[in-house]
Amino acid sequence: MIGRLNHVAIAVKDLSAASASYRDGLGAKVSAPVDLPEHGVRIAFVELANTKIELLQPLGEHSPIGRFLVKNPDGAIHHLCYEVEDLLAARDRLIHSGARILGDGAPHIGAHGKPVLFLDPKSFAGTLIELEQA
Ligand SMILES: CC[C@H](C(=O)O)C(=O)SCCNC(=O)CCNC(=O)[C@H](O)C(C)(C)COP(=O)(O)OP(=O)(O)OC[C@H]1O[C@@H](n2cnc3c(N)ncnc32)[C@H](O)[C@@H]1OP(=O)(O)O
Ligand SMILES: [Co+2]
Repeated sequence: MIGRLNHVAIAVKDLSAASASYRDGLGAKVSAPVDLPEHGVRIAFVELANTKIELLQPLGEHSPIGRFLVKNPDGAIHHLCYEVEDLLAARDRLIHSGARILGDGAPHIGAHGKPVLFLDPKSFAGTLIELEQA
């Protein structure tokens, strides 16, 4: 069911500093920051040959990244995003197999303008998974 690894997300306190360390330290191409207030994040993408790194800084008081950084103050890997050909079919199959979909279970538009869903880390070895419509 799952296809390409779309991105690995890293929660950071300071997006400018994290972007600079990838750009200047590792010589990577890093996109300009974008605010996604509906998701409580400010993001930038590091472009790699085979996938992307999504740098996530909290935006707003109720950001899920803010809560995560309280427990991981130096920053940490936050989630993996896999592409699926049919997001609704994937969701229904996961529910049937006993996995829990986070939130209201309905897809929301993510950073690439495509529908996404998040899966409960407790269903997948303690790893938060984002599924994105390919
Ligand atoms: C969509 C736009 C963009 C894109 O790529 O397109 C993004 O990726 S935005 C990313 C930000 N959005 C989200 O993360 C949405 C999904 N996340 C959530 O709904 C919450 O963060 C949730 C439910 C995973 C955690 O809820 P909460 O913040 O209330 O966490 P708690 O501190 O109460 O923790 C509960 C429990 O979950 C464990 N936890 C929390 N975050 C993670 C994580 N990233 N990976 C693995 N486990 C996580 C936490 O340790 C607690 O465990 P427990 O054993 O109960 O103590
Ligand atoms: Co993501």
